[in-house]
Amino acid sequence: MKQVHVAVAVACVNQRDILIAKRPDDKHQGGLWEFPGGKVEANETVPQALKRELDEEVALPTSESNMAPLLQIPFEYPDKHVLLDVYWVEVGINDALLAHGAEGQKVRWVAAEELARFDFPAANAPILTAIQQHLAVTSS
Ligand SMILES: Nc1nc2c([nH]c(=O)n2[C@H]2C[C@H](O)[C@@H](COP(=O)(O)OP(=O)(O)OP(=O)(O)O)O2)c(=O)[nH]1
Ligand SMILES: [Mg+2]
Repeated sequence: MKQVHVAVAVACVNQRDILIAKRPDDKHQGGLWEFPGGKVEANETVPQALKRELDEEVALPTSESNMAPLLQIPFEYPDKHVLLDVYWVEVGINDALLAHGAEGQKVRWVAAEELARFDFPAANAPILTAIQQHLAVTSS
């Protein structure tokens, strides 16, 4: 099965709150919460894909200079193989206020330590750990 390259954003404001969105019921892994992002298109870098997806999906303005690679997760769902290319995205408070579900989906800013209360796709487990580690390192 072909592997789909997916750009995923851990968009963080105030060293604390992380943006999550609800996947539409009719999509792959539908009904679960996700970190915003989507497929990397041909001729696109991951930061370029993130900037585009964050604008299209959640109306969040971002700059590539505020993005840094966090981790990569290859994962094989029975029906789809993905490579999640996860980036940390620093967001300013004024930009954060603009975020909303531009495709009609629910979005929420959630304190990092509350993320475990939400249901994410199985591939996402290492992302939650990486977020806690990143915040522990950058706040010390
Ligand atoms: N964006 C995102 N995708 C995730 C996460 N976890 C996870 O397994 N995925 C999977 C689900 C999908 O199979 C794939 C992302 O595809 P997508 O449907 O968001 O792609 P897209 O935004 O380009 O949308 P479309 O072209 O399918 O309409 O990655 C996550 O946290 N965020
Ligand atoms: Mg998407």
